[in-house]
Amino acid sequence: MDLNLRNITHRYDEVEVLRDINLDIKQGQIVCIIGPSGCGKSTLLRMIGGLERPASGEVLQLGDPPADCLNPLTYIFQDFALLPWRTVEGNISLVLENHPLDAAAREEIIADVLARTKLSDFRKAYPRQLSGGMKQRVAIARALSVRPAVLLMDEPLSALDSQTRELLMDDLVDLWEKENYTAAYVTHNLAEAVRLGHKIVVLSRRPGEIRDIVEIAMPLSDRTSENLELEAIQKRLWNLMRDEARAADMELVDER
Ligand SMILES: Nc1ncnc2c1ncn2[C@@H]1O[C@H](COP(=O)(O)OP(=O)(O)OP(=O)(O)O)[C@@H](O)[C@H]1O
Repeated sequence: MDLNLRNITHRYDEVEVLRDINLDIKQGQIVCIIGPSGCGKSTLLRMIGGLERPASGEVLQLGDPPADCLNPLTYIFQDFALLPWRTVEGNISLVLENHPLDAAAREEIIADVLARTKLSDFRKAYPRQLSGGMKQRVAIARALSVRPAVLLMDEPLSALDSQTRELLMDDLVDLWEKENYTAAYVTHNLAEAVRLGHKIVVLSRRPGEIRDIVEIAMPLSDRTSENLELEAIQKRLWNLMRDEARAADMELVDER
């Protein structure tokens, strides 16, 4: 299933947040959305996920989600959003409870996503027993369990230290190599964007408008650290963003 965003514009009262966003998210692509603080990245993701309706414009779903899909548009949050009193498998089974699945089907899905995220040995663990990186892997497993058409990821690695972030990026690349999942991925981190994005959407400061869309043809598995081509793209992205990021930063200071 592809997504097609057409002329998305949004405001909260007097504040215009997004202006005339046109964007395709093609099946099998990771589309990263970057831009200065407060430019409307998370708002755009909420529009894509149908959690909020834009003041004008629309998000079209083109084609069908996977046949066995339980939730076409599925979120992964920065703070993992795990229930502390439930085990790893309990957190995953939670999102399956409202679907007409018998116990065997549920067990099959849980075992499958645990294996795909290398968590099979941790199914009885509680969140408090897990590192930040492992918690986010549980959140990824939970998202995969509903067989989404598109994963909506809002700064999924930003609560993690830099080493864990590297490991999780490797995991996301491995998973993409195996499954070609589709994702809209909001991040502040340009290194993450060039590592994971097939397409990088650069928003201006608020109201967020598309300043540029950078496509990277290099296969994800070739995107090793210290890659000169990626460093050049990262520099180009920063040059596009630098002045706006500074202006947005000053704006936040003014508002205090
Ligand atoms: N529900 C809301 N009601 C009113 N204003 C809102 C609401 N949600 C977001 N905003 C405002 O809309 C603007 C865009 O917010 P949003 O969180 O989408 O930006 P962002 O680019 O994701 O920010 P950051 O990079 O800091 O996470 C901000 O000025 C924010 O204060």
